[in-house]
Amino acid sequence: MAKPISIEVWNPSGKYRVVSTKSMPGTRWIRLLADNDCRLEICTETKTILSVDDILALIGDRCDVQLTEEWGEVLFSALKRAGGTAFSNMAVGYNNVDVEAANRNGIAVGNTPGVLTETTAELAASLSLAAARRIVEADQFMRAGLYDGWLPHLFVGNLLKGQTVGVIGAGRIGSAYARMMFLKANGEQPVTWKRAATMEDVLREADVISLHPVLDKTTYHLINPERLAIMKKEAVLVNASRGPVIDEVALVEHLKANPMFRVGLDVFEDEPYMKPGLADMKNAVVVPHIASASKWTREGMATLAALNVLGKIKGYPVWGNPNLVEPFLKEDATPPAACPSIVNAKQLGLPSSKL
Ligand SMILES: O=C(O)C(=O)CO
Repeated sequence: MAKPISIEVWNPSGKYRVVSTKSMPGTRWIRLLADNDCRLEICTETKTILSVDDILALIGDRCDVQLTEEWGEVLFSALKRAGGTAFSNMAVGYNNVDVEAANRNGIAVGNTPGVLTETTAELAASLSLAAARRIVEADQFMRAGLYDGWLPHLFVGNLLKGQTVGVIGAGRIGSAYARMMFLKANGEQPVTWKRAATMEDVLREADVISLHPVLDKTTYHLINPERLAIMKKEAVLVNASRGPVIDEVALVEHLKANPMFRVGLDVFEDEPYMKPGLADMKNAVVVPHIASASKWTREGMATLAALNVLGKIKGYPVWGNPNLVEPFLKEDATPPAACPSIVNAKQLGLPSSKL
């Protein structure tokens, strides 16, 4: 028997039991659930990652929906036994979810696209600039009291103007990143772009490369020793997608062998850990998976996750275009009567909204 987990309860007499395995930003998502007859239980445990047993304890024996964490057959079948019908990730990526297992158990799986595109692209652009211009190294140098005057060689980095930017995975976020990096001043030559024939062409030609693919079997270790070897020795590689897209052990070796090669990483192969040696590399800028961390985006993600599960409880159809989620995010308006984004809607035969 799993041990009890500490929770905070909103609207205790609500008819539907909704469990959130994390506290999420903002209060609108709480209001929306509480005002719609949901009893909301938010896990208040201080540990960041809950175990399967912790989540089983949270589900209990009667639960209508669930909102976050790593999910497979054990949890989806437990949710089903408790009468649950929906789960929502508070993320656009759902590589942590076994959707086949959800399908087998008839559980709708929500995600939160549309609200984090620009925010994530901005972080990828920030990492590109920070890595190219050695911002973190220079900051550490200042704080260590080592600056004793301007020097011609001090923290010389890469000039990005006029260089080639490569985007691998030009979906929503990759395209937004490209737009940001291609900004140019009035009156300058137009920026040109092309679709490369192969990924190897991008890796060979680009000075800055940003990775934006989804993680699946085909993109696991997409950046491996062979591909690192064909990149320019002074290239900047950025990853704000998923850690296992890069073979991180190989990356550490490559960083050691090529001090002018730089990386900006928001995600790691064994998150929350870094592979041995990475933390010591001065040519790596590392941040803790914060690409979507702007207030507007994180509150919007919480709202979309809550509305995914609320919509399923209410029997609403699934929103027609999960990229156009603004109507759900208007602070003082009633959101549309739809689930913003259910990734397995088709497999479960859920109706689509005509709105
Ligand atoms: O939404 C996602 O997929 C995330 O990684 C959260 O930033």
